[in-house]
Amino acid sequence: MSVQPDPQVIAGLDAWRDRLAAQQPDWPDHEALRRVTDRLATLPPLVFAGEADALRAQLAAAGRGEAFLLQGGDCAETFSEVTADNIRNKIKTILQMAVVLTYGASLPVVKMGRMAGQYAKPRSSDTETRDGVTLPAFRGDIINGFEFTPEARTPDPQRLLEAYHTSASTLNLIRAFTTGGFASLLRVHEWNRGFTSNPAYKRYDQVANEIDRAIRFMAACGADFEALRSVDFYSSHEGLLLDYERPLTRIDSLSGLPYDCSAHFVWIGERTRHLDGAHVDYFSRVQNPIGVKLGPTTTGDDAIALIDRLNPAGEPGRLTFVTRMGAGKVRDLLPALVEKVTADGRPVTWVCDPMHGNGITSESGYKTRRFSDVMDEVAGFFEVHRALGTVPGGLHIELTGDDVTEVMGGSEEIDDARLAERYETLVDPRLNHQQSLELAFQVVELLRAS
Ligand SMILES: O=C[C@H](O)[C@H](O)COP(=O)(O)O
Ligand SMILES: C=C(OP(=O)(O)O)C(=O)O
Repeated sequence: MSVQPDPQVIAGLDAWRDRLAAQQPDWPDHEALRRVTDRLATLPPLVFAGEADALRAQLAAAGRGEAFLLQGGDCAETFSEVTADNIRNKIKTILQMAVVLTYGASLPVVKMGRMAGQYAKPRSSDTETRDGVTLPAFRGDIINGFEFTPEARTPDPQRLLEAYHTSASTLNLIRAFTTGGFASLLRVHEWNRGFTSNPAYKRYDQVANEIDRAIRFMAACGADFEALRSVDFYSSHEGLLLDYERPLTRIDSLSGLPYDCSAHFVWIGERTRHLDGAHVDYFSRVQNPIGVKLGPTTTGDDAIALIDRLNPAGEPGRLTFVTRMGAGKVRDLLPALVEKVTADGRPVTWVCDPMHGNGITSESGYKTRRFSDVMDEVAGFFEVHRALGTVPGGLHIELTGDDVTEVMGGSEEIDDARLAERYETLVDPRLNHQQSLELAFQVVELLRAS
C-alpha cells in the first residue's frame, strides 16, 4: 500500500532555493537548465529507498564498531574514463582492500564507491588563469569541460543528463560485477596473493599467509563459498550540485518520504557545510544516510549544530562525520570534536578521510600528497578513537585501480620526478592500485599494534 506524502514535506524540498548555495555554477541559460531538470525528474531513480535503508543499518553497525566502512574512488569521475576496464579495476581494488580489512579488523566491511555520480567538484577559486587568460574553473564533468577554452569552460546543463546516463551505466556494471561471481572471495584472495608475491611487497607476506590459512580453514570446515560470490556495493558522491540532486529526489511509495535517488549515500563537503546554507537544508530533508566532511576549522559547537540539523532524533546510521584534519593536526584537533559529540549522546559514525587535509604542491609543481602523510593521518585517527574509547568506523579514500603516479611514496617510491609518468587526475591526486592495497595492509598492522 502506498503512503501519500505530506505536502509540506514536498514543499520543503525547494526551501534550499531561498538559501545561499555555495559552489554552484553560474548557468548562462536558465531556460535550458529548466528543460534538463524537468527531464531528469521524469527519468528512473538510480537507486532505491530500500537499498539506502539497508546501508543506513550497516553504517549504524559501523558506528557501533560492528562493521567498518571502506569508501573509495576517484576524486572526480570523468565521462571519458567510464570504461568497463576502469570500473572493473576500481571495484577490484576496493574488493581486495576489503578482504584484507575484513581479516585485520575481524569485522564485515561495508563497501562503497565514490562512483556513479562523483562528477561535481568544489573549487578554491571560481576562475583559472593561464598565460594571462582567465576562464571559469573546471567544476567537474557534470558542469563544464576540462579543456581550457571558453566553450568548454562554460557551464552546460546538458551535462547533467550525461552524468545521469553515465552513472546509470556505471551502476549497471557495478551491480553485474558484484553479484555475478567476479567478487567471489576466492577470486579476490587470489588477486591479493598476486600482489604480495611481488618482492616489493614482501613486508605484507605474513598477513597474506594468515588470510590464506584462514580461507583454507574455512574451506576445511565446509564454508559455503558459493554464498560468498556476491557482495553489497553502494554508490556515493558529494551532494554538491543541487540542480542534479533535487530532480533525482523521489518519494518512496512505502513511507511517503523523500530519498535522493542519485546515490545510496551523499555527503556534504567541507566547503558547503554552512549551517544555514542550502546544502545542509536540502540534505536535512531526505532520508538517505548522509555524510559531512569536517576539516580543521570545525568546532565542537559546529558538530553539534550539524547533528541538530541533520539528525535531530539521533537515528543510528543517519549521520557520518568524515574527518579530514591533516596528518599534523589530527591528534590535536580530533579529540575535542569526538568528546563533544560523544557527550551529546546522539550517535554518529566516525570515518577518516586521510586525503583532503594532506595536499601539497611538489617541487616540480604537481598537486600531490605523500603516502606517509596519508598513513599518518589514519594512524592518528585510530589513536584518538582508541584513547577516547570511541569507534573508528571507516576510511574514505581517493583511489583508482590503475597504475597512475599521483601520490608520492609507497613501496614503489614514487618521487617528484616520477609524478609526470602517469599523472591523470583532473583535480586531486589518487592512490594507485598498489598504494591502495598497501594502505589496507598497513591498516592491519596499525590495528595489531593498538
Ligand atoms: O577534491 C577536493 C577539492 O575539489 C579540491 O581539493 C579543490 O581543489 P582546488 O584547490 O585546486 O580548487
Ligand atoms: C572535495 C572533497 O573533499 P572536502 O570537502 O573534504 O574538501 C572531496 O572529497 O572530493
